[in-house]
Amino acid sequence: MTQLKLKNQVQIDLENIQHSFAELREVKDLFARRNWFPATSGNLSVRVEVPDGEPPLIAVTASGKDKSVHTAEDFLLVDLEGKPVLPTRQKPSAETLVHTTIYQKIKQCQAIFHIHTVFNNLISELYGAQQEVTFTNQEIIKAFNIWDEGAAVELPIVENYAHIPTLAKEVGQVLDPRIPGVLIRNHGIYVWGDSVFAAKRHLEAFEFLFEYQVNLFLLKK
Ligand SMILES: CSC[C@@H](O)[C@@H](O)C(=O)COP(=O)(O)O
Ligand SMILES: [Zn+2]
Repeated sequence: MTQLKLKNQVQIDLENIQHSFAELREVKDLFARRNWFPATSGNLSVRVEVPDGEPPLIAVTASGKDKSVHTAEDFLLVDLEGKPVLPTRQKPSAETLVHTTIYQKIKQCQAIFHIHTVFNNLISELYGAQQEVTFTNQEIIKAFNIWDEGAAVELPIVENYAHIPTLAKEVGQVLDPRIPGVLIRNHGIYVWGDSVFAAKRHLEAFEFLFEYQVNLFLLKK
């Protein structure tokens, strides 16, 4: 089995890294087909399996790429401070600190996806001054593993900041382990899950709810 030595001397199985990059590539391709990465927006990350007791390792998309095309430099490895752990000329996502904040605060988090869509931006605009948007009476809420009759999902909304440490801090302050997402006003959504599959399911459920709510608003006008 081939091993790779990181800057901190920890040895990682190359296979684990390849597995994480393959997971990211699959999600990236799927979301690109859905037009979920307009104008280079969006970023993705997953936790890489590391030997017991070693520091966490994250595979993340490189910054500023056209996420609808493949290159050999689409992904890289960072530590929980968002620093590359191998010598590289790639730059991790500009929003890596948002990812690492979520991984630090939600221990079971295995994957984080961020996309900008017209519907997620419209929802944050529609709920103008509010710090959350609540969804109820929708079967799809079960996608969040909430099975109660009449369940409500309160999705936090934070303001957008160009200064990423501030944005990451704001996101970190509203994280709720029961609600796997945070909406950033007129920017996009961050979602996570305890697997790639769960994070994808959560994102699809949120985007369904956003589209429904915007259309309902228009119908009632
Ligand atoms: C169109 S730029 C959008 C970026 O500013 C940012 O919000 C984003 O989602 C992508 O940044 P990236 O550095 O490529 O991960
Ligand atoms: Zn963004």
